[in-house]
Amino acid sequence: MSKLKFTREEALAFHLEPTPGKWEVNATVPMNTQRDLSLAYSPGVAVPCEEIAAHPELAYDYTNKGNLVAVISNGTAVLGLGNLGALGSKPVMEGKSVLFKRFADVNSIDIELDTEDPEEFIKAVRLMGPTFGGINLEDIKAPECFIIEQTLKEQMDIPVFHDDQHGTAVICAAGLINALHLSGKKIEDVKIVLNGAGAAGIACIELLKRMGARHENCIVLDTKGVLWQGRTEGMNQWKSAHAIKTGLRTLEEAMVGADVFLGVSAKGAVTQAMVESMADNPVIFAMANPDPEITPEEAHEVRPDAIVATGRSDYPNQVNNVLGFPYLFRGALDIHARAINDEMKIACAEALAELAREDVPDEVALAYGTSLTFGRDYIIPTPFDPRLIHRIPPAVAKAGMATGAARRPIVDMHTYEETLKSRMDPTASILRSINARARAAQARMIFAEGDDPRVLRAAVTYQRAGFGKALVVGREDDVRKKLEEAGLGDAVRELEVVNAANTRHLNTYKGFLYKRLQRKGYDQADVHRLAARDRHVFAALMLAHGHGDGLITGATRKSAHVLELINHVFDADAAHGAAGVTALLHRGRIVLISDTLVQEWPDEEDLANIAERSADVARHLGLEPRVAFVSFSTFGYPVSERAAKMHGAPKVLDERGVSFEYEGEMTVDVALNVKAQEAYPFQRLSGPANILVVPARHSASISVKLMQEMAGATVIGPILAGVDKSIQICSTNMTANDILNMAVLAACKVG
Ligand SMILES: NC(=O)C1=CN([C@@H]2O[C@H](COP(=O)(O)OP(=O)(O)OC[C@H]3O[C@@H](n4cnc5c(N)ncnc54)[C@H](OP(=O)(O)O)[C@@H]3O)[C@@H](O)[C@H]2O)C=CC1
Ligand SMILES: CC(=O)C(=O)O
Ligand SMILES: [Mg+2]
Repeated sequence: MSKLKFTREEALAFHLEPTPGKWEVNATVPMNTQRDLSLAYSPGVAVPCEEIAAHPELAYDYTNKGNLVAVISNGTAVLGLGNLGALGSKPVMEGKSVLFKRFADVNSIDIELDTEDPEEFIKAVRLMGPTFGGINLEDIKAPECFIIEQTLKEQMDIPVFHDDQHGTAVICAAGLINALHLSGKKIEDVKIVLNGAGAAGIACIELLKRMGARHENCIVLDTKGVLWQGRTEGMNQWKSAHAIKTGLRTLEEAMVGADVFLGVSAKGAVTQAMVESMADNPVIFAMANPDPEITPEEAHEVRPDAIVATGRSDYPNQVNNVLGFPYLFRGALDIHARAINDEMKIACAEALAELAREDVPDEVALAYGTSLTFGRDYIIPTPFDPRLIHRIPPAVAKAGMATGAARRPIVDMHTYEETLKSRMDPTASILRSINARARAAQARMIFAEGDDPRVLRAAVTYQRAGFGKALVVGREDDVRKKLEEAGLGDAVRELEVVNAANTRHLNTYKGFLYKRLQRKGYDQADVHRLAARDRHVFAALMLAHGHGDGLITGATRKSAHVLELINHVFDADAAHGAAGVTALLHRGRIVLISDTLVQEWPDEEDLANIAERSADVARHLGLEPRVAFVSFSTFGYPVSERAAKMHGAPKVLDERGVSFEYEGEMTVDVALNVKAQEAYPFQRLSGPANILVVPARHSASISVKLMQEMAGATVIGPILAGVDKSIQICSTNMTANDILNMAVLAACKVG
């Protein structure tokens, strides 16, 4: 797996833009009218206040408590960076909040408490209990974290969970179950070396011992070396519990013959010589963040038989608590749990281990750009695995219900699992999968408009992000000047600049073009002008001759005009079944609208073609197509001449016998809203439509732009579909990032 590289500047820019930090608050109720105001606030708000005061459990119904978790830290052990203080820990805590939301739809806010005094900390957290459904303690150093967590658990009636202890222990256990499975060893027999006797370390070793690891087989170390019985320096009661009778004193000595190394200490704590001295098929979990105790490359260099995991996302086997805390809390919140107990943690570990041993869905493999099958490089599910959300929380919830932690048990587990699936935003996985496929394709992308700075920036990013080679059509001196102006002077050497003057193929291109145009009123001189002077035509000729794998153009001229030029070389027109499809992404929903590019006023046959092309695009995006032919009438009413073709188009598809769902004509609300569909029990869509075929290009343009401007929808496209080469036509208002997205679509041949 390739290492994802970024600069310090990029990391800072990510946190600065579009607004400082990583999350914001959105209202879930309308707040527009006087009535809204009087319900949400005084006097209406008094009613739920009184109800809750009388029956506290109603807070789960009338407030956001039941889906709200606080991520609380004092910044005393920020990742492996040490004590950065409360404020210095805020980016990590904001990050954890975002992970809660992204992976398990748990609302979460970060709270940084400016104290290192456990008593003060405990008091502050206890007092804020009513607000939250759970407390996730984070990056608090040992041994204070043990006292803090234990006391809060005793004092609070909601789950209190120190992520660095138990989140880490759960994932480490899940990974170890599978790693030992692969190395053919039993937990009862293995010799384990644990480096780091802090929050994460003590919790990991306790959980492993509960799972069968033998006390005398576990050697625990801290900055002073081995915890041996009789040692006094730097000890505390939690460390003492794991001290053993041994003559070993250093990590170097402890590692000789060890089967398992677990690192929750600090960067670079392990040397290659130590790894070399381990037993056969050693398991090495170097979990320190952001930099591991030893890198997988270093470990594998001396021990190719090692199974290596780190806490990072840019290596295989990410043993990181991000796989645990979102799902543990999701399951706990959904049963209104009083606590997250050991049984719930073990259920989580076992469910994770089991998931990794199962067949991996293609979409997960695609998103990672590598095939994933249970083995040395895949012992634990990847964080973006969409199965986690509906597999792990039910396991946690069941364990909670079985052990009396649930205030409100789940009655129908099957329905619960289905609700969990619908919680997640499908658009994120679609975008990820497109990116991964583009990376795997390594397409040589022709950027026709090398005189436009946005196009140049997109081309540079395309290449630097590892999607493939960028070929830029333009004049070399002009490209250099514009790149320098954009602060990308060093990219001049990276891009390949192509033009009519520096290509060997101009005569071939002209011959090809003359053949296509000679009977359409073009003479040799016209053809020369087009091939040598028009960058859209030149770029299209490159593509037609296989001198590139995809083409991006249209950022500088109106798309209809660009399409006309490209059609000198290709047959991207209605007669040949081409269509433009635009994807709208909004609030977790994705809807395709077509035709947004090619045909002005399609007839019934054209509309059927457009539906077929759109269904192809939908499948490429990983969607099961459901087409609605939309109009201002629904199934014949009101009667209108203009709606007749929308009424007729489904019949054309009936005759063609296509293999996707379609229906029409209907208004957009019937198409998109299952409740509205109930008024038409005969209609054949099995759910809301995800493709809207509209009557004409103007209605397409109006719908897309309205969604973009009013609702802030993300727009991808128009994607040119139905042409045998990969061409994408941008619009003139696109940003460099939009253009890059189009190139990525072209690279994975979505059209
Ligand atoms: N992958 C994951 O999911 C997670 C990884 N971690 C990582 O684990 C590490 C520890 O975190 P946490 O337990 O919260 O921190 P703590 O501060 O609670 O504990 C750190 C422990 O590591 C020991 N230690 C530090 N440096 C060394 C070293 N060079 N050699 C041996 N022992 C060392 C400390 O020793 P002493 O007691 O002598 O000071 C202490 O026992 C961090 O790097 C963190 O990023 C943590 C949680 C989750
Ligand atoms: C992952 C995590 O929580 C840590 O490194 O602290
Ligand atoms: Mg942490």
